[in-house]
Amino acid sequence: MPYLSLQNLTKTFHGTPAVRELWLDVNPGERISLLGPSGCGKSTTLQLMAGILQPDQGDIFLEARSLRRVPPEKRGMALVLQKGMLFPHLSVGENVAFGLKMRGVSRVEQAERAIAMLDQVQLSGFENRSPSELSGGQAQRVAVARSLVIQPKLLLLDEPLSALDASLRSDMQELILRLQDETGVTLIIVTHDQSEAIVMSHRVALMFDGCLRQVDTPEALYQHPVDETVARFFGGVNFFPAEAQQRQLQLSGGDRLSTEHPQQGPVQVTIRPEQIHVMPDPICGINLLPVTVTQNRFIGTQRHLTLKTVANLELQAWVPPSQNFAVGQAAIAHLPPDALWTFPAQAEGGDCSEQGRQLASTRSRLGNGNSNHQAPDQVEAQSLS
Ligand SMILES: Nc1ncnc2c1ncn2[C@@H]1O[C@H](COP(=O)(O)OP(=O)(O)OP(=O)(O)O)[C@@H](O)[C@H]1O
Repeated sequence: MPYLSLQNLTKTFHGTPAVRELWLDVNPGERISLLGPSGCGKSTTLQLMAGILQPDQGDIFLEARSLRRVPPEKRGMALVLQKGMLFPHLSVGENVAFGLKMRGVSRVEQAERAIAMLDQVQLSGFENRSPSELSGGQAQRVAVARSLVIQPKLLLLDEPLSALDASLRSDMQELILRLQDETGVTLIIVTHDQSEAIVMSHRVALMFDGCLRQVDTPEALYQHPVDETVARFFGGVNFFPAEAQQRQLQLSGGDRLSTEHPQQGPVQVTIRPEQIHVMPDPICGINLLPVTVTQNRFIGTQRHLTLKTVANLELQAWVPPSQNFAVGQAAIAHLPPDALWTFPAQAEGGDCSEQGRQLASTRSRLGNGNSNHQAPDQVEAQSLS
């Protein structure tokens, strides 16, 4: 059995399902993001894991043990929210040591471990400060230190960085990754930010309307989305219909393209804008479309070109800034066959239960995860914040 297994979880509020028939297996030491638009059920899923909410249906297993009757403080999990919510009446050091105190750890050991943990989050010397004397980023680092000091079996982060500015956010991402690497803790992070999910995760669990739509590595989600919704959420901008006959794609305007991803029947085709090559002069080869440049936007690291084919198909191509084209200029667009990804036109959506078991078996491509991690057997509890 996997380290953590969510099996057929369903949670309904006032008759409206927030999480529907959700299956997910997680390996020890794995980092998984729950990603999706606002209201899709990410936080509800995390709260079901933490035991703050009870599922209407389904169960959660941690190390093969059902959590159905295990209260939050006995689950061995730590939860960090968007705002760390430190105890205002305790010093920084006392906040970090709080979970240890609850476990009856001696005062000397509490102080030693809290100071060592503060050092790990680069806050040495802050132990006597009050939480009111911390910046937002420092407060989040204390919240992370407070959750890790108890050596949880599972660290649950609910949008922990969304209140921070961009550069602080990136520093905190690096810090969390380093701490996760050092401790081997299994990490579930809720985010609605695609780039954060990519940076932070071994696998991303993408949710829409309470259902898991695709669980995969960031690379696979980026290159091989299961449907148009996933592709669009992952920044896809080029979509067009075609009739597929294995590796041949017949476009509605008459153009034909080759793909390395065979399909049959009506399909949606997508290609990432950075994978389209644009050349000023005609060349010989396959998958070449004559186009006109209708827009050229310089954005510093790239040029965003809008192209129109003879059959009026509009494509976005991101090219190096040195490749300058005049608006109205004729050019050739090359769409490499391996970059043309297709999905059946009718595959959009689908129902949760149909996809659930299939997704649950999409195990991590990491094998058994971080085998160095020894889940601490004394850790009983903590749902902090
Ligand atoms: N305690 C509650 N009572 C009633 N409805 C709730 C409750 N908690 C969540 N919901 C509803 O359940 C759905 C899922 O909410 P949830 O907070 O899990 O979404 P989310 O994906 O985390 O969203 P966000 O990114 O905006 O935080 C939403 O429609 C929300 O309004």
